[in-house]
Amino acid sequence: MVKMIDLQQSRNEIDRIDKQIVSLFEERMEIAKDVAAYKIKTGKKVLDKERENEKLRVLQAMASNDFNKHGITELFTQIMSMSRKYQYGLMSAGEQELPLKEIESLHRDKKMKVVCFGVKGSYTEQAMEEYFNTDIECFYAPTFKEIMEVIKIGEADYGVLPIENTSTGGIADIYDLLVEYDNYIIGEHVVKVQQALLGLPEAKLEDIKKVYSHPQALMQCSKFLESHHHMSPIEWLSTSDSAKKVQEDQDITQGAIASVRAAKCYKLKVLKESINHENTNSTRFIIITKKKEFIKNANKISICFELPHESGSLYNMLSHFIYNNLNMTKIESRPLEGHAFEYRFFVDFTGNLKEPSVKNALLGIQEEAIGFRILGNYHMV
Ligand SMILES: C=C(O[C@@H]1C=C(C(=O)O)C=C[C@H]1O)C(=O)O
Repeated sequence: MVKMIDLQQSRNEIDRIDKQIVSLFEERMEIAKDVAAYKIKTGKKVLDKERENEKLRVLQAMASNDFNKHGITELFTQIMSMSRKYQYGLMSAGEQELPLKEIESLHRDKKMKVVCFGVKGSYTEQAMEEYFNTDIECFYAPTFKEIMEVIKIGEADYGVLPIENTSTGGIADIYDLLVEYDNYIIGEHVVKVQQALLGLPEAKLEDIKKVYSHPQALMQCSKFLESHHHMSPIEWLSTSDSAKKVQEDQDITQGAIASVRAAKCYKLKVLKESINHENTNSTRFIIITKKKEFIKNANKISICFELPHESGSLYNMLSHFIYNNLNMTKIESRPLEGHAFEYRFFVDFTGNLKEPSVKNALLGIQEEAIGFRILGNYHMV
């Protein structure tokens, strides 16, 4: 018969062992402090992957069975990760220069020059007007890349671009351009997208045979179009450009799906308002600048990084947010050029570059990821 061991007795034993583990953990961390001091002095990196791999190999070999070998690997991976985080904490505690400069507010000393994506009457134009809400000098550029270029060469102080839609998700090209150009996000703004059917002033709903719009807008209004059989949808460059086309062609059978703002801009009649079936449809826009700056009290940070193609690397990177109690609000990935099935990650999280927890997390990610970049620190909408 198996001898029954008293539960309390086993728990007492576990308590005794755990006490030793805690004491050994603390002793180990004290030594990590010395290691950090050495690294600060010599400029050596915190992460030493070779040393960690060697340690895992040796420790694993000490364990007597497969279950324990696996457990020891997991346990020491975590212990060494803690030891690194402790070292980052010690390193970031000192006074060091912030990656972006803090400013009180947007530079309003002179008339701001702003470049806006698309043509007049667009949702981007609406985002620009609502965000700046002041006297600005603006002009338009037809592609995302041109906006980036204009900012890069300093022809405008700020640029406005769409980055994400609630129905269709992130705009991939923008993420790639944020990496290609050394521009920074200084603000964001959300516009509720309400589509309307527009026609020439003398047109009636029954006259419309062809409906021009951006493919996304046609999709957002597909139920309306399905219930109006006499209308054929035709894909066009953008919603505002469709309105422009209807105005230019002067053909009573042509309609455009665009905003009421575009109707005013191109002197068209609103034949029907709110024809998109998803009522919460909104687009998020970013305001970019060449200056490495962030506005005081900014509370959202965007970063990007690449990861080594190995098990647990994303988990390891995200552990810096968890450890520092930072709230991650978004993650996107984009394929890495020339590296099949490897990715660059874009992460948004709440925080300000001056906060110790943010400094700590960013130091860790910067050291442990490849191609780390801060894309901006700005006010969350
Ligand atoms: C403590 C060190 O820093 C890091 C943490 C390690 C650990 O806790 O054992 C090992 C290597 C480094 O990635 C060190 O370099 O020895």
